[in-house]
Amino acid sequence: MKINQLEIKHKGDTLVDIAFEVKSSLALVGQSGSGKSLTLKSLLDMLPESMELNIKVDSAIKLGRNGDVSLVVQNPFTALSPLTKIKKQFFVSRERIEQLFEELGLELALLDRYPPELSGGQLQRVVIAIAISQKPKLLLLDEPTTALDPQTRINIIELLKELQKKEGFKMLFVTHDIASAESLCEDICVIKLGKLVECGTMASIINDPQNEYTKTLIEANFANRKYRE
Ligand SMILES: Nc1ncnc2c1ncn2[C@@H]1O[C@H](COP(=O)(O)OP(=O)(O)OP(=O)(O)O)[C@@H](O)[C@H]1O
Repeated sequence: MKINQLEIKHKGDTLVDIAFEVKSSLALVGQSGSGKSLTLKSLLDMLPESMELNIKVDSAIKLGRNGDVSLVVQNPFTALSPLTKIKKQFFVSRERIEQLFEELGLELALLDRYPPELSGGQLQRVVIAIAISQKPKLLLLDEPTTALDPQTRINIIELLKELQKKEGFKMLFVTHDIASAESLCEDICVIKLGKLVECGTMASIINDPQNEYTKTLIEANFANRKYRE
């Protein structure tokens, strides 16, 4: 899926002006306020009415709310309706739910529970199951592991890679965390203040960043990881 132009304006200011291609999995990495969430919202047709979108897409994937795109949000604790049993939050056949629960390593008994009765890792797997239940061609991931503990974060990333092989969707993963991006995605674009500073394969950018901002992001992320260890 190729986005030849994606420009978001608000009251005369250009908040985002980028172009990118999602071949198999692309990480869009940048600090807070760089335009990652707005980019995802624009692909789902969920921008605030006050914003203007100019988008040129070269793709068979249909974007928008009723398209072939699905979103996994940052916080699984608030993503689901707390007073509705898990099984009632799906809109696909029982057979498809059972297939997904098997693929995601979830026990079927969880279907009869309410969201507050699940752990963070279980909840995020349910949120992913719901997001891919209708077989999207593109899965948008908005920092899906930020609210989770480090081990659960690693498990979810590994699971997403397995699911991509089985279900065949493309992934666009937005994050400020280069380490997570590196584990999940083949390609990366670095975004700063709504503009791309560099794009390439993950290995080429991590091993040989050309831009000073990318170098700072990499150093900050990996120094932070060493510190945590
Ligand atoms: N509803 C809005 N009205 C006006 N400006 C907005 C609105 N939403 C976002 N912005 C601005 O657009 C820019 C990009 O915001 P965005 O939420 O996409 O950043 P982000 O990279 O996702 O940050 P974070 O990692 O903190 O979620 C910021 O300058 C932000 O202040």
